[in-house]
Amino acid sequence: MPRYILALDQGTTSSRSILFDHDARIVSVAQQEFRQILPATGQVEHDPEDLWGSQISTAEGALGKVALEEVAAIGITNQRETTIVWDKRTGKPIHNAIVWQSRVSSSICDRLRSEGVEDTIRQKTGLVVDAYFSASKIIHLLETVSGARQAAEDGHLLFGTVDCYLVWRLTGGKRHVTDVSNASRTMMLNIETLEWDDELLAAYKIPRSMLPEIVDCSGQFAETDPAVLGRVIPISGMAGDQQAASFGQTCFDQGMVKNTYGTGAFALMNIGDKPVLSKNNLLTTVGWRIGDQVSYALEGSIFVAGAVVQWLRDGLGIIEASSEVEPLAETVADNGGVYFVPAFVGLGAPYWDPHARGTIIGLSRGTTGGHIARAALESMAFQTRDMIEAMQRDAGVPLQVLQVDGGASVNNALMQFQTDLLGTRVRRPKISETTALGAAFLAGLAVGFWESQEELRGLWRLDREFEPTADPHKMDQMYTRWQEAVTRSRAWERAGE
Ligand SMILES: Nc1ncnc2c1ncn2[C@@H]1O[C@H](COP(=O)(O)OP(=O)(O)O)[C@@H](O)[C@H]1O
Ligand SMILES: O=P(O)(O)OC[C@H](O)CO
Repeated sequence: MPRYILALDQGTTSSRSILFDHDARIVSVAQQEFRQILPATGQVEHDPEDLWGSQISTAEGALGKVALEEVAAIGITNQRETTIVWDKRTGKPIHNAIVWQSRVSSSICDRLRSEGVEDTIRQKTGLVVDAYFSASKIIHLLETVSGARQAAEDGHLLFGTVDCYLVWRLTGGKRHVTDVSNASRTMMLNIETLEWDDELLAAYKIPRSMLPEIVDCSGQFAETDPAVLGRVIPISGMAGDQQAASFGQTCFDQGMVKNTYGTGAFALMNIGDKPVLSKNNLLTTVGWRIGDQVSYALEGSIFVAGAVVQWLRDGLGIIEASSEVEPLAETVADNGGVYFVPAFVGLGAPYWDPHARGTIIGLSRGTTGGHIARAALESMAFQTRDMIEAMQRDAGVPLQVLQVDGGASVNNALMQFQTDLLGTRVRRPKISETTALGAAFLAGLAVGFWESQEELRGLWRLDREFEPTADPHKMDQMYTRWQEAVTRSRAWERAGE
C-alpha cells in the first residue's frame, strides 16, 4: 500500500512540495523562492522555466529517499490566473508568464468595458472585468508578441494557467488540461455550463484551439512521464490555490468561510451547488467539481496582504526577516493614527480600482517604524473586514467563525487584531499549509487513499482559536478611519496621468 500523497504548490513567490501521510501529517517539505520580474510599474512576470525548475526540484527534495512506489498520487495547486502561452511545436513559451497581480492589460479591460460586454462577462463568468483574470492577459500577448496572433490562429499556440503548464511538463507534453476551478478564473468559463464560452471567446478574439480541456478537481486525468520523476505516478488532484485551501480547511458545508493570508489574501465562502452572483462586488467562482458534485464559492480577493511585509523587508528595509514585523509592531502601543493602504497594484474586492495606489496617511513627527509596521499588519485585517462585510451582506447572516491559514496567519498579534476587528471567532488549524493539503485531499480521494469527504473532516485539527476581546466601538472607529484612508488612495494613478 502506498503511504504518501505528494502535493505540488506553485505559489506567487515560491514553489513548495509537501509529502502527506494518511493522517494528513506533513512528512517532508521542500520550498524554493524564484525571481519576481517587475518590468514596469504595476507589471509582474515570472519566467515559466523558473516555475517549472523550482517546482520540480522541490518535488525531488520532498521525495528525498522515499521510494516512488510509496507515492499514491500527485495533487497540484497553483497561483491562479497567471497566464502562460507556449508554442506546442517547440514547447517554448512565447513570453514570460503574466502574473495575476500584473496590471499590464488594464487598458484592454477599459476597452472591453467600452465595447459593452461588461454585463455579459459578469453574468456568464461570475467575475468583474479586471486585468487580474487571464483573458485580458492572453489578449495582451496576442496583440503585442510578434507573430503570436497568426500562430494562434494557425493552431500552434496553447494557453494555460500554471496548473495546466505543470501538467503539460509533467506529462512530457501529452496532456493539455486544466481543472474547472482554475478555468473559472480565466474570464472565459461559463459558470453555469462549466464549458468555455464561445460568445466570450469571439468578443476576446481568442481562438478556442488555444484552450485546454477542462477536467474535474479530483479524478485520474493524467500521469507523469517516467522521464520526469523516474516513474509513472497518477496526477489526480488539481485546484487553484484558494479553492484548494478551502478544501484543505474542509469548508464542505454552505456558509463556511476561510481566509488565506499569503502574498494576497483570499476569503472564500461555500455557497453550495448554485452559482449565485454577488450584489456586493465579490466574485462567484467554482470551488471544486468532483464527479457530478459542484461546489461554488463567493470570493473576496485582496491583491496585497503578506506582500506588504515583504515590502517592509525588501523595499523599505526596516526589517530583515518577515518574522521581525511582529516585534517591531509591538514597539508601539497602537498605530498612532497611521493607516496604510497597500494598493501597490490597485485594489481588488470590493473596490476593483486598478488606478488606486499605495498610501500611508496620518504621519506625524512622532511616527516610527513601529507605527508603519503596525499599520502594515493592520491593513491585512482591515482589507479582510472589507471582504467579510460584503460577504455578510450577500449571505444575509453574520459570520460565526473565520478559518484562517497561509504564511501570515502564523502572526498571533495579527490574528488577535483580526478577531477583534471582525467581532468573530478566528480558528487556525495545525496545518497552515492547507493549500497543499487540499490538493493532496483531492488527489487522494481520486485514488482511494482516502475514502470520503467525511473522513477528511476528521483530519482537520485545531491549533488555536482567537476570541474578540477589544471594545467593538473602538474597532468600528478604527475601521471608519481605514475607509477614509482607502478613499484617499483611490484613482491616484489616473489623477497623475
Ligand atoms: N510573521 C509574519 N507576519 C506577517 N506576515 C508574514 C509573516 N511571515 C510571513 N509573512 C508573509 O506571508 C507571505 C507568505 O505566505 P505564503 O502563504 O507562503 O504565500 P504565497 O503562497 O503567496 O507565496 C509573505 O508575503 C510574507 O511576507
Ligand atoms: O500565491 P498566493 O497564495 O498568494 O495566491 C495567489 C492567488 O491564487 C491569486 O488569485
